[in-house]
Amino acid sequence: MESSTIDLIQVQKEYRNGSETLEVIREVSLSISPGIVVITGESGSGKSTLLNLLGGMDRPSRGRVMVAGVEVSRLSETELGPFRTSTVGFIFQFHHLLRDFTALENVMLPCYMARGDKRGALDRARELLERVGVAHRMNAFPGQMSGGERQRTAVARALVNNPQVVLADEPTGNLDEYHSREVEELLFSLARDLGKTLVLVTHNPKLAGFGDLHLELSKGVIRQEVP
Ligand SMILES: Nc1ncnc2c1ncn2[C@@H]1O[C@H](COP(=O)(O)OP(=O)(O)OP(=O)(O)O)[C@@H](O)[C@H]1O
Repeated sequence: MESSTIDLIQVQKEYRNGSETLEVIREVSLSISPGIVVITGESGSGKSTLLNLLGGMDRPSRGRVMVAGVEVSRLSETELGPFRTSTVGFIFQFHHLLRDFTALENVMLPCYMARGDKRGALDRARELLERVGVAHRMNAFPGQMSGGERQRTAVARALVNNPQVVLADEPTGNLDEYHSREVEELLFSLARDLGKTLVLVTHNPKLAGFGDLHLELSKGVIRQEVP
């Protein structure tokens, strides 16, 4: 059996607001094998919270979060930097591209910052922009690109440091249906071809059937299903 890439061990997450406590994730333990994981659940069910725990953007109230052999929940702020740059890649609903940099610069920068090799970073960025179908727009600034092109560029940026795990939080939430399908297909095929573990949060219930594992969040509980 393949070993897991993600392990949650008795993870709980609660938010305190004055005297009130909101329990977003109740004690959860699960092991996720390499592959595609689709997370669904109603608004406010904790999907982003779960993704933030995996990406080290938030810490559990209790329990341990392991991603690609790293205990994320124990990393110091200094250790979290390299983890977020190299072990995981992020794609958000809004592209978060730097508006004063071209598509090529946006994709090459995280690689250049991690490795210091400008030529290598440019080559890698060009190759990925080609792969996501935006090579013809590589010298455009985000403001000059369509929503779909910007999200494709964000996909290339998430992959530039060759992370083992890609975390995508409603990456098509800002696109029309046609471009949503295009970006979803791209993400799924890239994850499969490059052997990445993709954790995708979506409001599109149809996607649940296309992954290797479906996690449905409801009232702090995570239901697992193999499609
Ligand atoms: N920093 C915070 N402080 C207090 N409560 C928070 C915080 N972050 C999230 N919450 C609450 O935790 C719950 C889960 O939020 P989360 O964003 O994870 O849900 P979601 O399933 O991603 O929702 P959506 O689909 O609307 O994006 C919500 O009730 C939210 O208001």
